Amino acid sequence: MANNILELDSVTIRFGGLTAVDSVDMNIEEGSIRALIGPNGAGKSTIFNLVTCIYTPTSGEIRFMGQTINGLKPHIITKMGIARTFQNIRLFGEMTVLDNVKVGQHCRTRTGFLGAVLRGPRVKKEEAHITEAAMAALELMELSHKKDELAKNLPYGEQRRLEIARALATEPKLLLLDEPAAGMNPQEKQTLMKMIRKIQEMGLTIFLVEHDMKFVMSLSHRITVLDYGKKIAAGSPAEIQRDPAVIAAYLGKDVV
Ligand SMILES: Nc1ncnc2c1ncn2[C@@H]1O[C@H](COP(=O)(O)OP(=O)(O)OP(=O)(O)O)[C@@H](O)[C@H]1O
Repeated sequence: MANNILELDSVTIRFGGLTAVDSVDMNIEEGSIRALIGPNGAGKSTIFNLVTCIYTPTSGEIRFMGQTINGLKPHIITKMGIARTFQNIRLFGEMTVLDNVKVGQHCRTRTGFLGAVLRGPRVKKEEAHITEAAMAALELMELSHKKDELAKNLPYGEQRRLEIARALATEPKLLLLDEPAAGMNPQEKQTLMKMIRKIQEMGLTIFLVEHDMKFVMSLSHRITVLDYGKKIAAGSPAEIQRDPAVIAAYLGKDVV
């Protein structure tokens, strides 16, 4: 039987009177690409915030590699192997591409502040590993030749890839991508799709929220659909495209 890397059991979160996520069950198979789709306000980002422990569920359970993660701190989640990118670009424009990736790796350093000041052999070893992991992540996203450029000088598509590189450098097992293709032109989307496939083939599990249906349908193994916080469908891209509940939720807009 396939291993589930992430399991949501009847997960609910309420904000005052609003149930943003309502009794959602979801199992994500290790090594797969899963998309989460649904109309605006359906609860997609809230699920990402629940999985990365920015929010704690009102009820229900979230398990990562069999371990309950409800209520843990976000930096612990990163250490356990979950990384994410955000809807809007969060780069340090005045820093180099390489440094932008390295700042994401603080969670991995074991020597504390004093260690960093004293710069003992352990710190030097850790620094070498950080640079190595950052360069490997840049390589994967085909940005290593730009490591010394300022992040703000990269074209938009490359800035988005840089954010993925930063997440990858934390050496995750599960990578959450929040609207990775937003604002990209068709060529940039093609390149991104190729890279996401490459990352998945290396063994990572990908969980993505995306509005571009063509992108979702050609990339995902399975798709979960939310509407008003509730899961209304789950299945392969072909199943989702012909699901009446999904078509109704999108009010006749093409789900293709
Ligand atoms: N911290 C919060 N406090 C109050 N309401 C919230 C909070 N976070 C999310 N919500 C509400 O929960 C609902 C789901 O929002 P969410 O951002 O998860 O939707 P989404 O599916 O990601 O939408 P979009 O596609 O527009 O990004 C919305 O009604 C939103 O206003």
